[in-house]
Amino acid sequence: MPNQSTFSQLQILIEKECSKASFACGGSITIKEDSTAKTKATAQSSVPINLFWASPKDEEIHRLTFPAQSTESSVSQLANDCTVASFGRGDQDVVDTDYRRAGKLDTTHFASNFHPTEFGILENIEQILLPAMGDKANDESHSRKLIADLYKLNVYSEPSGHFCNHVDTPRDTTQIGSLVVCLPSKFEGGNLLVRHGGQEINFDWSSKSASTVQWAAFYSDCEHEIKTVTKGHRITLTYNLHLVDMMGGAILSPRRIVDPDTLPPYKLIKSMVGKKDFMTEGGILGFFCSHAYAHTSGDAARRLPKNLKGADIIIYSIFQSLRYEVSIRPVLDEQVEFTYYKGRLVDAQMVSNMPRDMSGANGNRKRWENLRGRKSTKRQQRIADLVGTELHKEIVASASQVETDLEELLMIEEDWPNEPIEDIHWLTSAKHYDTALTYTAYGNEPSVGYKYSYAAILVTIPAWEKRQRQ
Ligand SMILES: O=C(O)CCC(=O)C(=O)O
Ligand SMILES: [Fe+2]
Repeated sequence: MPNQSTFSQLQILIEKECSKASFACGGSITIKEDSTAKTKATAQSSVPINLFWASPKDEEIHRLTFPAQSTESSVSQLANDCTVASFGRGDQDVVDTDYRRAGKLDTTHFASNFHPTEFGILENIEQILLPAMGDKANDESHSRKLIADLYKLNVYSEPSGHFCNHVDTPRDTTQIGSLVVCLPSKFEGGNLLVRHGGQEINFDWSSKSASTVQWAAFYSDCEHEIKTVTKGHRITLTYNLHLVDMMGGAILSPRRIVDPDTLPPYKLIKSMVGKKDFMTEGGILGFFCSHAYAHTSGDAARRLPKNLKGADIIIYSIFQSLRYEVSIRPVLDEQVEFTYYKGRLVDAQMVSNMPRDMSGANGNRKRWENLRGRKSTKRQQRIADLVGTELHKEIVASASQVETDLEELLMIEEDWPNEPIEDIHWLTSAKHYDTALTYTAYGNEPSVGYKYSYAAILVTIPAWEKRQRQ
């Protein structure tokens, strides 16, 4: 058995915190130095970025190309051309360099060829941040999209550029968050700390600052601060993120550019699987998806996992980045108790209407124990989840007779490709079911029956011995 306390820690995190915890995310884009390349940009790389600005002093135009050397004269020119950045205090705009020491340019005075939409950044932010927003963003009858509205260019310079803890002032009711894009130029310090509901994410961009575009997005109600820049210049573009109504459906993006280690539960999960007493012998962790995906429709296998949202994409991508086997599978809403006798299946009982919600989980566990506890020296009783081998369209079947549980199980075996898996450690409750199988039976009494499934993320955790070597 896995260690119960780490287990319940994860259970609490996933169930209560995970979707709430998706308050921020970030990623990076490398610069392709080869300017002869035909394609302008890919999801993970960009051509060098040009920034043009008009000096507010004399309106003279300058250009800077990133990655930039922090010693370049154009970098100091840019820093010098900035005016002192103010910030909102109450309903006033104030300058107080103890609180914020930074330079800024307004959008009237600069332009660049960097556009966050080119790298799928907005789609990724939508996938991670919008689902946790509840109905405001998830009303299916509206197709809501994020747009990024360029707001300022900021320069935080050595030895004392910083911004103390604050919450951004939304400029209107459609603004839901902020996006910060850090242009490549070497600096030290300048960590961006983002806090929400007692959790904190530390975006430490210094080590890759010389060569990589790094970005972070967070909800408007997050407190955040920028630690002192001790060396170089930290040059950023900030955008206001607005949620707007769109005509037409959302376009699915196959691109994944979020770094899973910027996601809030990453640390806990990583340290948990790093412990010997957590699932020492290995096993399977199960997470019922917390959002609805119509997982038994014809295009489900094409849409998932890339279309996962909120807590689901967080769990999927974290375990995938830790290189464990992760899959999305349909799981029947009933478990099966098998009885083996002399190595043969002699009886099977559907354990119907199992309360799959976590409030009933302990009840489930008890029931399992009771079933197992019915000691029998000759007969072996086992309980398993019926897990579909893959996502596919709902199946319509007919069978000669489906009157007993065993007949029902044989029918499922025949028509709904699955493998029974014992001892899945379920960590979330089942919420959204779809029809998996419709069958007509021509027995004494012709009848029509239905079987339902839930989409679940299954993660194979190798035994400790093996995990150590990975
Ligand atoms: O540069 C950053 O990381 C954040 C900037 C910021 O908080 C702001 O401009 O309000
Ligand atoms: Fe801010």
